Amino acid sequence: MTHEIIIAPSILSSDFAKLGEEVRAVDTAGADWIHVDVMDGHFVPNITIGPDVVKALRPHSKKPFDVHLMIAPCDAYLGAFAEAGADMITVHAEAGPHLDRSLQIIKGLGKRAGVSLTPSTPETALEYVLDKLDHVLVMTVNPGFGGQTFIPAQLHKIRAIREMIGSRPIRIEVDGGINADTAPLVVEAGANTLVAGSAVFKDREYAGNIEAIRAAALRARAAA
Ligand SMILES: O=C(CO)[C@@H](O)[C@H](O)COP(=O)(O)O
Ligand SMILES: [Fe+2]
Repeated sequence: MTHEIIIAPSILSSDFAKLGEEVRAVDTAGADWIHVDVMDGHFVPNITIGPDVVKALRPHSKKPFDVHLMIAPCDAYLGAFAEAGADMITVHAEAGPHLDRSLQIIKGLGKRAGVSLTPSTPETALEYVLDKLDHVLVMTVNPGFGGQTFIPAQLHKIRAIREMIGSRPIRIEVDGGINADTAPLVVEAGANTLVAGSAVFKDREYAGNIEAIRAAALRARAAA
């Protein structure tokens, strides 16, 4: 179903000293998916977690694990993340060298496949792989860190992607600077899956924070 609004808290903004507890907390607080940011210090200027951590977190929630790979090259690691418990695996169009092959591998592993676009990459990068996509992840900040400011120019790209995918059951996910103020903007543009890190983990009110983003998104969708 592509109609519902999905909220995916990014555990990048959680307390890494108690990751299992944090995953359980956002699960209980109403997260639909758990967004896991994997960074290699090469494709992006930060290093986070690998498949062993995903595997260790897997027993802490039954919610889908949405694994966002900010690594290049990625193909050699797709099997390890699938085995560790990823449900969705997203690779970057810019990570190269063979996006179509990466998507074929993900689908071959029986996982839902997505492509992410950094802010400077046009939507045309998706044109010849649409048939292999379960979701597109539009970065609304430059990848690498949580807590950055939303880039409004990406709204145009979201609209273009909405137009491009037509009736295909491909979700449009947005990631970066999403909160109760920016959620309505991206939903109005056509997004239906919202990643939020700092806006969820900013204080201990995870349920209230998730609900605020969801309510703002649903209001925008109802008004659209
Ligand atoms: O992929 C990334 C960053 O590269 C994201 O998933 C961030 O973790 C989102 O954090 P906020 O911008 O919501 O604080
Ligand atoms: Fe992410």
